[in-house]
Parts: sequence; C-alpha cells; structure tokens
Amino acid sequence: MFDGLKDKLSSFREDVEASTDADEASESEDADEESASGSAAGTAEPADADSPVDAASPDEETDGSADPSTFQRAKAFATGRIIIEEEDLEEPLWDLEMALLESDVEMSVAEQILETVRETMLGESRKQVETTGELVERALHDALLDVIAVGQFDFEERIAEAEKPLTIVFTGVNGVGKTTTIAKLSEWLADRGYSSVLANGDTYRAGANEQIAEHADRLDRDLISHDQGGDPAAVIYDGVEYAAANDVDVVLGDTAGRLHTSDDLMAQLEKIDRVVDPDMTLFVDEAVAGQDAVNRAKEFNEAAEIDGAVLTKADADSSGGAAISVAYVTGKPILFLGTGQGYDDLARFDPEALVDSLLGEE
Ligand SMILES: Nc1nc2c(ncn2[C@@H]2O[C@H](COP(=O)(O)OP(=O)(O)OP(=O)(O)O)[C@@H](O)[C@H]2O)c(=O)[nH]1
Repeated sequence: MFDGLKDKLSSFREDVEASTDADEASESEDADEESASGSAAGTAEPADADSPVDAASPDEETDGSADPSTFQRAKAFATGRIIIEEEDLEEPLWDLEMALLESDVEMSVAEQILETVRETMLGESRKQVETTGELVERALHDALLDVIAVGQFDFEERIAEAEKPLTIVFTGVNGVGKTTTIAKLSEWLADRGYSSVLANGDTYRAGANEQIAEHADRLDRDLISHDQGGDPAAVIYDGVEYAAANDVDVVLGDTAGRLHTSDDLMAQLEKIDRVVDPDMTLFVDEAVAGQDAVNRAKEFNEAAEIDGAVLTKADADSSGGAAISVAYVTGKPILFLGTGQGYDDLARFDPEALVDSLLGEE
C-alpha cells in the first residue's frame, strides 16, 4: 500500500543527507582554517556536545572577522552540532514537491507539507548523535501527520454515544465501492455488537436494488428498497422508521452515484440531507483515483456536508495522494480504508500508523 510514495519520501531523506554531508565536509575544513588563523572560530567555547547551541548573539556575530553565518556554523561545528541551511534544503525540497505532486498529493497539501518540513529543519542544529536522516524523518513525520490527521475523531465512540437508530448516508460516484463499503461497515458494526439495516437510496441505476440485495442476503441483513425511479429520501426515511420500530441500531443508506446531470445529483443529496437529516454523511471514493477523488470529495462536501471519508481500494494504490490530501482539503477526516474485496477488508484509518508506514518505521 502506498509504496510509490514511500520510495519517494525515502529519496528525500537521502537527498538531504547527501547535501548536508557535503556541507559537513567543507565545514570541517573551514573550521580548521579559521581556528588556525585565530579568527571567529577561535573565540568559540571549547567543544561540549551537551551544551545547547544558541544562534550567535548580535555581538558575537559582529565581533569576528568571519561573516555571521560562518561564525554560527563554525560554533555549531565546534560544539559538535550541525546547522541545516536553506541552501541544503533547496534542491531536496524541490524534488520532494515534485514527488508529492507526482503522487497525486493536492497542491495546497504539498505546499503545507513543504512549509512544515522547511520550518522544522531550517536553522535547526542537531547533535552529532541525531543524524540528518533522523532530523529529516522527524520533520517529515510532523509535516505528514499535520495534514493527514485533520479532523480525526473517535468513530466508535460516536456510534456508541449516539441516540439510536443512528443514520449514516453514503455519498460518492458510481463504481468506487460504495455499496461494498456499506456491506463492510455493516459487518464492522456487527463485530462490535450493533445491528444495522441497509436502505437503498440509489433508485436511479438499474440493477442497484439487486446489487445491494445480494450483500444483504449474504450478510443476513434487512434491506429497505423502493422501485427504480422512486424518491431516495423516502427510502432512507423508511429505513429510519423501520429501524426505530425494530430496535435496529444503525441505518446505512446508499445513494445514487450518477444522475442525468451532476447538478441533479447534488440537488438529490441536498434533499436527502434535508428530509432525513442523517447523523453522519460519509463520502466514499477510491484511493486509486488520486486527484479526482480529492476534487470529488470537495464537491460532495459542498453539496451535502460530509462528516468523514472512506477510501476504498487502498490495497491497490501506490501513490497515496488521496489518503494524504482528502482530510486537509475537506477539513473532514478519512475514517476507514478499504483494503480488499472481502467484508472484513475495512480498516480504521490510523494517521500515525500510516505516517509510520510511509516513513518505513514499521
Ligand atoms: N481491491 C478492492 N476492491 C474493492 C474495494 N472496495 C470495493 N471493491 C470492488 O470495487 C467494485 C465496485 O464496488 P461497488 O460496491 O459495486 O461500487 P459502488 O460504488 O457501489 O458502485 P455502484 O454500485 O455502481 O454505485 C467491486 O468489484 C468491489 O468488490 C477495496 O477496498 N479493495
């Protein structure tokens, strides 16, 4: 999962290490020369790897013959630390930006990641015990987590605390795995002791009733459906009534992924929102759709505000762009990843675990 992106992040680490290692070599020569000539480096305190490295004070900076940055770097070197400078990062950051964009990370998300990495690393001094690789890893870890973890909440707790029946409506275009996700979530809920009923609000597509009925049969769940062409809001509403009358905990409402026009589809979702007033609306799209999935998430969120997203087919996605971008762009968290075709192939989205796996920490 997300192997392409993982490789690219690893290249970034190597790039920064290579450029700071080159600096270290020349730094060492500079410091030797300056020390020998009794210039700025000679005024630095004796090497002490444990003493904190401060930026050189203005007095110190104007004191010696060397320029401030040379002084600062020489002092850092003398105390066993290295300072990362803008020029060390310029090329690796450019490459990182290209790598993120190639991996379908949305532009604003890529920029945010770069900014955090730059802020974390610039002017950072590191002890010799903390390798540049470790520093880059920390910067990338924080930068990725910042964008990936946007809006996270405890889904299970939300289900537990909600008044029953709880209604969850699923939105998203056709063919991305919406119906399969509903079936998977029904299983996920059953595993945690919650009963659920399926309601087919996709009254537009021929065959939609049969498709969801197959899942309902296999899982032994009740299904509420109307004839093709019926009012989707009415179907989901019936689902809620059925659940209330039969003590069912959760209503899982499917919706159409395509109508005559995109405007019709959005108007229909708005109507469902108004009539049913669902407790949660989850947007479903496929991780493999990359930027398209990100754009659709924005569009659907505008029509019927979503509470979170599910990215399917993560098992087949190498780029990871959608997984990284959707939460930041919509302000709503990714809650689950679809990881295969089986009913158990639904994993709670764990931002920390994803970042660790992208950085090869697990
Ligand atoms: N590999 C993989 N395949 C998946 C996953 N989720 C769904 N699929 C497959 O994707 C295909 C489409 O899934 P559906 O559930 O029919 O998609 P849908 O969005 O409901 O599509 P419509 O019913 O046409 O609106 C099916 O073959 C699913 O088995 C997943 O997480 N991983």
